[in-house]
Amino acid sequence: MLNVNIESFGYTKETVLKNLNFSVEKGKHISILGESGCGKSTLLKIIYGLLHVEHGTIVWEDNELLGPNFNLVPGEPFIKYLAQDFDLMPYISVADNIGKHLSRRFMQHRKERIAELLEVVDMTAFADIHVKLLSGGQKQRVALARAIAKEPELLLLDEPFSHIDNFRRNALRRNLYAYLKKEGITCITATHDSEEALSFSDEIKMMRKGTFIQTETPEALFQNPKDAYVASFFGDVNSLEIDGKTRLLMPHQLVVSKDESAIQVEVLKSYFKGSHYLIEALFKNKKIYFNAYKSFQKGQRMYLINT
Ligand SMILES: Nc1ncnc2c1ncn2[C@@H]1O[C@H](COP(=O)(O)OP(=O)(O)OP(=O)(O)O)[C@@H](O)[C@H]1O
Repeated sequence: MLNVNIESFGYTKETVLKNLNFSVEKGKHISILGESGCGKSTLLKIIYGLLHVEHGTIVWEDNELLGPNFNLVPGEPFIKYLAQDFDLMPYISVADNIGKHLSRRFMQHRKERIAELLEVVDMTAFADIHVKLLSGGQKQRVALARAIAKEPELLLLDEPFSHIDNFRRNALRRNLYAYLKKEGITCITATHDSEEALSFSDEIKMMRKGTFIQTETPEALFQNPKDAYVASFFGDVNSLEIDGKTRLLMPHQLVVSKDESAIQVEVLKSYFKGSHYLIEALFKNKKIYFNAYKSFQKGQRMYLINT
C-alpha cells in the first residue's frame, strides 16, 4: 500500500501541490487526470523521490520514503518512473536499452525477458535497431518496456502514450495494463487523456491547481461529475436549466423525441464522429450538444429528452 500525505509543495514560494492525502492499494491502477500544468508530474516526481517534500510524507508498505535529501541516488529501487522525456541511450540497440537494468549473469534468461518485453510493446521487429533511428512513438514504447523490465512494485507513468499514434495506442494500452494487472504491479498514470483514464483505471483522481477535486471509479466520475469543469474532460458538456435546477448533461444523455413538451432546439451543425453524429444546436440562445445516429440540416427544429 502507498500512502501519500502532502500538505504543500512548491519549487519556489508559489504553492504547486496542496492537501494531497491518499492511498493506493497494491495492484491497483490509479489515473491522475488534469490539465497541463496542474501538478501531475510534480506529484509523481515526489513519490519517486526526485523532489524533497518539506511538509508531507510518502510511505510504502509501512516504510517512509525519505526522498532525495536522504538518498545518495535519487529514486527508490522498487519504483520505476517513466518521465515524459524517456531518457534512452541513443547509440545502442532497442534490445540493449530494454535490458539495461537486467543482470548479464543469466544471459539466456535476460534474452528471454527482453523478447517478452519487446512483444508487450510490439517492438520485436526493431530489437537490433539503434534507438537513435526510431520515431518518437517507437522510443516511447522502448521506454515503457524498459520501465517494466525489472518488474517494479510501483510504476509511475507520466503521459505514457502521448507520442504513440491512435492506430497502435489502443492495442498497446490493453497489452500493457493487462500485463501490469497480471503481474500485480501497482500503477499511477498521469494523463490528460480522459479516454485512457476511463478505460484503464480502477480509480480516477481529478486534479486541478495542485489538489484533487474529485476521486471516483471511472463509471461514477463519468456519470456524476461534480461540476462543469470535471464534466468537460469527458466531452462537450451541457449546463441546462430544467425545472428551475441547473443540470449537467453529456451529449449521450439527450435524445431526439416526438414529445412536444420536451426541450425544443434548433440545429446549427452536425459533426460526423464515426459511430454517430454530434449535433450542435441552439436552446434558449445557448449552444447545446447531443448525439444522434444521423445528421440534421441547419435550421431543423426538434425535441430532446433527457435519457
Ligand atoms: N523545475 C521547476 N521549477 C519551477 N517550477 C516548476 C518546475 N517544474 C514544474 N514547475 C511548475 O509547477 C507547476 C506544475 O507543473 P507539472 O509539470 O507538475 O504539471 P503537469 O500537470 O505535469 O503538466 P504537464 O501535463 O504539462 O506535464 C507548473 O506551474 C510548472 O510551471
